[in-house]
Amino acid sequence: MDYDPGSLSIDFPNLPFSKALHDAEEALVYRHLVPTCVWKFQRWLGIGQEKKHKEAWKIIDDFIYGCISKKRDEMSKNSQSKAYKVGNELGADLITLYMDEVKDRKDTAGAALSWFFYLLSKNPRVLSKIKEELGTITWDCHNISSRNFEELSDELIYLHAAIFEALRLYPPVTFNAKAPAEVDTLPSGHKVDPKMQIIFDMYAMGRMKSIWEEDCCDFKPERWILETGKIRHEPSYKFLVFNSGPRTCIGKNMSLTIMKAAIMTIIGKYNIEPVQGHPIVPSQSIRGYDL
Ligand code: HEM
Repeated sequence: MDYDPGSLSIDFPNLPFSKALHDAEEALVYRHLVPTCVWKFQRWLGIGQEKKHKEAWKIIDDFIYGCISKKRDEMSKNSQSKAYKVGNELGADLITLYMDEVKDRKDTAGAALSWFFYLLSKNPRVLSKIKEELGTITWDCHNISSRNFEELSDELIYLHAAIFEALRLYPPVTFNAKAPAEVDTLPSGHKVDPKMQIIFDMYAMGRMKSIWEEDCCDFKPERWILETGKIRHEPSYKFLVFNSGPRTCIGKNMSLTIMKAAIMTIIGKYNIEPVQGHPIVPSQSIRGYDL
């Protein structure tokens, strides 16, 4: 948003916008859990989760409108509005991209990174293997533009495998729903029709022995590496984290590049430890994390 709310300050300030995002997501998940008439009735009465949703929505709108006005002012002051085009230093923020009508970017890579570092803190063996791999390539963690991260992908097999493994256990999009275009029969024999919503749960699928073998709950990047040392390609309908078919995530490669750049930079400079005693549990949210 080209705006720093200071959420990483040492005293973890209470940010209304951040809380509102969380509340709105919780209310949206709730709509999937109860019959439609229940949440619609709650909305009509202005009670329960729907009340929370309405209040949160207002806070989010006010915040975003503030950011848009600020950005519009900056843009109009800048006589060369072309300077705000995507990729330009001045316009390299999400709000400009949205205002440029490039939509559908999400906070997914951030959620994935949070869980990735959490898993590393619990699995020092994996952390040291990543560090070992990083030691085999030439790059400068104080100057991330020193290497082309896309090119680096072929050299960083273990890091790539560790990211996929974290995404398997903690998918940023935890569940999804689709409706058939017409009456059909699934391979399982279930009859489906366009009025139905078929919900598939990537979080659960990542932890199913029938899909990922007995050790499915272990964080084991090795499962993604073939004996030849290359990455094992799993079918997208098995690893649904980026969806499958024509609506597959178009940001998949970009997000992997972003994550690699962030991980390499952070690991190169810092030791990450979880705060002792801090409860870390997934929450019912669209982003699927609550650290
Ligand atoms: C770890 C990071 C990410 C994950 C797990 C992820 C996951 C997904 C999933 C599951 C969908 C399908 C949604 C649906 O159809 O129901 C999707 C769609 C999409 N993603 Fe991502 N995404 C990630 C990062 C990104 C990034 C960084 C971008 C933008 C640069 C992006 C852009 C999009 C777009 C535009 C679509 C819509 C594609 C379409 O419907 O044709 N994603 N993503």
